Amino acid sequence: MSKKHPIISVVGSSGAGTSTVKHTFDQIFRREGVNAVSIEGDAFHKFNRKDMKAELDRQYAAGNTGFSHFSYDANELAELERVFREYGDTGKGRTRHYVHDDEEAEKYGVPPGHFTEWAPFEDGSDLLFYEGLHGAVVNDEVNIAKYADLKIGVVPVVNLEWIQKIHRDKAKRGYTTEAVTDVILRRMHSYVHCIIPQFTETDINFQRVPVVDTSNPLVARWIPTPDESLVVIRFKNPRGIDFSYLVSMIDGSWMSRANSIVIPGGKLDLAMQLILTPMIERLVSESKRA
Ligand SMILES: Nc1ncnc2c1ncn2[C@@H]1O[C@H](COP(=O)(O)OP(=O)(O)O)[C@@H](O)[C@H]1O
Ligand SMILES: O=C(COP(=O)(O)O)[C@H](O)[C@H](O)COP(=O)(O)O
Repeated sequence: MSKKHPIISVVGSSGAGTSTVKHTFDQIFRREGVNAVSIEGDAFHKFNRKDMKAELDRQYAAGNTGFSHFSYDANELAELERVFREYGDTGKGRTRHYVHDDEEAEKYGVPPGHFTEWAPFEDGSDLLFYEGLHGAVVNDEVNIAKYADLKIGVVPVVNLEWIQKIHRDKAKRGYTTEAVTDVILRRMHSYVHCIIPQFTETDINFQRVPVVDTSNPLVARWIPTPDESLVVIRFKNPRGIDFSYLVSMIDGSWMSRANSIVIPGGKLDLAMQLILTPMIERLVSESKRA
């Protein structure tokens, strides 16, 4: 936790929607005049695509079939923790980009499957924004969660997460359904052991739930739309959350538990703005006073 240089960490599996949620944060930052430095979790992968393949072969040959991009040891988590700590202390840090596809290759000038060089953050930012796989990890080696001031989980129910991943990876990254299915299967062990535990650390979880049949996610022809879904929003600590205000502002919403509200999927952007804007304002104003 850092009062002076706050950190927001948005955590979700591959295909969960963390990049999509970043657009909502960017809108809030722009509207509120907040100068945020953004980093992506993929920047902290340990291997480029070719070396990851070689490492996977090595790990499998050694009998470690649980190894994947989700695993702690496939990522530079000590470096991520160090960057969070350094930013919290000084407002400085560094990041790079992992290039997934041709569009990103064009943008960053590095071929798909490679990293750009590390580069320092611009000085004078108001906060650090992280989105990715490991922004709330707590294990024997690192405690990334403790450095983040606001932690958000983006966690669709798993069939929907798979549909979102399959469609995104086919449309943008050139993979086949079979290849993505294979990746989902290979990552299951580390999904359970490295990804899921983070959602008990997060302050707010946004869980999209489809209200259309997704019983065979591998053949779904399109991603259920916002209007074909509900979103469960769960607050770890509901104290101070004005639920009656939220329910009155978000048409069609209701409370399902003392710490949870359910909203129509189409209202996700509005709900995020209503919930997150005052939290971000508070982080920034407290940092300016610190
Ligand atoms: N709330 C949503 N409603 C509809 N589609 C969504 C939603 N969130 C994400 N998606 C879609 O799911 C896919 C994966 O989302 P993305 O943000 O790229 O995931 P991540 O960055 O977590 O891997 C994208 O095609 C995106 O458009
Ligand atoms: O799992 C993720 C998370 O990213 P995202 O949330 O963007 O999916 C990896 O970055 C890619 O899958 C890399 O694998 P490759 O480059 O070999 O496909």
